Amino acid sequence: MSELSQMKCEACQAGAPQVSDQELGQLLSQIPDWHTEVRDGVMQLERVYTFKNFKLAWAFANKVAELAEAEFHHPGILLEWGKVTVTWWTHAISGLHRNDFIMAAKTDQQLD
Ligand SMILES: C[C@H](O)[C@H](O)[C@H]1CNC2=NC(N)=NC(=O)C2=N1
Repeated sequence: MSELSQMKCEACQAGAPQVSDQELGQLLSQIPDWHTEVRDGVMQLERVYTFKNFKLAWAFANKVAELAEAEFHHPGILLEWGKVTVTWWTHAISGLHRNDFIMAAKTDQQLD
């Protein structure tokens, strides 16, 4: 269980700094199953989870949605048959904040 998953998101508003290149490397090393994507110039964290069927994927997606609401930090969630793609980034800063890495680690915990 990574220490990131034990952390709480901090309030983040426009103007907060995005993670630096050095922080990015250090934080990514703590969530090895995740990768970065850049969409419309916005860097995001992404992981694809696979399941035996739609119902299991749906149940996982629901747990991620509950987690997001509890932390008031929300991902993109694509629900497909046997697959859930979760994408984290911080809308307010159009990029990656430490919160996104915390939430990625907490997302992995929803598999347990
Ligand atoms: C109004 C604004 O959307 C809210 O303050 C919260 C809600 N959830 C959020 N989720 C994410 N990923 N980024 C945000 O900037 C964000 N802001």
